[in-house]
Amino acid sequence: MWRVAITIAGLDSGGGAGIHADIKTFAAMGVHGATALTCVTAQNTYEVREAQCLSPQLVRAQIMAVWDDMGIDAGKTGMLGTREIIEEVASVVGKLGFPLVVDPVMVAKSGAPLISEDAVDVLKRRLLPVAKVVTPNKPEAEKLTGMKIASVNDAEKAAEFIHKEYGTEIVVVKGGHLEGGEAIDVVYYRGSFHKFSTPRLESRATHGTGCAFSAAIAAGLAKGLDPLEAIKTAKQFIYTAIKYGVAKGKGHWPVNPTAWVEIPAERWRAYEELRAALEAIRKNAALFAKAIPEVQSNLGYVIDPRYAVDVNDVVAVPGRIVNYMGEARPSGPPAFGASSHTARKILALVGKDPNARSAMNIKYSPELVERARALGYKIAVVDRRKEPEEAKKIEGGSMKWVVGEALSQTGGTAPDIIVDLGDWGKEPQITVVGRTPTEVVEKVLRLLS
Ligand SMILES: Nc1ncnc2c1ncn2[C@@H]1O[C@H](COP(=O)(O)OP(=O)(O)O)[C@@H](O)[C@H]1O
Ligand SMILES: Cc1ncc(COP(=O)(O)OP(=O)(O)O)c(N)n1
Repeated sequence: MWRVAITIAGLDSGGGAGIHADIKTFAAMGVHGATALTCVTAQNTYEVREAQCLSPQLVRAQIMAVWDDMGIDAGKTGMLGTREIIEEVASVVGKLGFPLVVDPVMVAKSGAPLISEDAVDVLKRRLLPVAKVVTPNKPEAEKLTGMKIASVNDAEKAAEFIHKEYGTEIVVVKGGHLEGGEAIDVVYYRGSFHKFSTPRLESRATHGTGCAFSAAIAAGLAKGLDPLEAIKTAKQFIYTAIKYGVAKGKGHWPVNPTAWVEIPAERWRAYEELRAALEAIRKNAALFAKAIPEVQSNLGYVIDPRYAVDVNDVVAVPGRIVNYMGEARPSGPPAFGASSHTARKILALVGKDPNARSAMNIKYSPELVERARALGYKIAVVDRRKEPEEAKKIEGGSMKWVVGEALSQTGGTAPDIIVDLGDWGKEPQITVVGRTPTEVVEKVLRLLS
């Protein structure tokens, strides 16, 4: 069943925070996202240049238009701008009664105020009593309580105070602005404290964290999750959104809420593409068998380089592709992290050329190199005997050296084949490179035909 979540928040023209972050989060969490826009900001990752708020009546009209048509399963507030808008939102939510998550946005990461001074009191006295959850960060919790927060213990005291003073059922004091190796969020719920923690990421992508986090909780509530379950999932969600943030802008980069669904989708796509390419090898098994070297072949494919971190993000064939009685055969179905050698080669390639996402090693022969030349393939030839000792000593260093050498011959973009002439105890080989495994297999087929 489709659930509807509404964000009552401001617009960040840079798309990092506000309603953009919220709607991306709702979509990634599988709920239908509706919007009641409060204010428009001319904003980027390092400053807010201008801001103008809509009339409270127009904010109410947006909420009512959604309510009268689809209903609202849960909502969240972000930038509310003025005391009049806060009063209107408190009044309408109080009447409709859907569960509301209040992110008490006061100041943007870039330092600009997002709420007028006189509005904070209205937020405390009018909005917090009708909210189910409130998610202050450290400075916001300090402003709401008048306490100084420097530890998890202080955060617990602040959370309990906010519940008792303003009546919000669940208080989440976020730990993004606290110190320590873990980002710990403290929750006060039904007289008990709960802690939700992830490793603290050294990341520039923290613009929109509060928005996406509160939207993720609202999405969970809209789906009918228990509140603690919704907060737990939101915590994992925001960790992924920060880890795979949008590397854009001169200031605090935007978080990436769609990483939550894009990464699993990317992995599935890569798996399916490799499976299809292995099918093409099976169909031409006798031909491919001629190209299997002593060390056997592997064919790998890395997920979208924006999301690739290590060999576990490269799908390949466990046990490699072998020559079994004159037929090329994958030893098993594709798996992530199944190859070390091929995966490291692909990671080195994609680090230099984002299009070079797939590679397969085949047997070296001067005839195959000649054939590649005749086909007009871009060729790089690497003499492993020239590899410096330092490169050999570093983990993954050899592969980076080979790829660096190869791409220096082809103007920085990947060649179609890298001819590795081998070294003492190292079999010479050809690596066929392409954008996809299907393209690599087609290139190998042309070479062998
Ligand atoms: N560097 C980080 N690493 C991991 N989690 C973080 C980091 N920064 C913030 N978080 C998490 O992101 C969420 C938003 O927190 P916070 O940044 O404090 O809010 P705000 O954006 O309102 O300032 C919280 O769950 C917090 O623990
Ligand atoms: C329009 C708008 N709304 C909210 C914010 C604050 O977003 P937040 O998630 O707290 O992230 P930072 O901006 O603090 O990094 C905003 N900047 N703009």
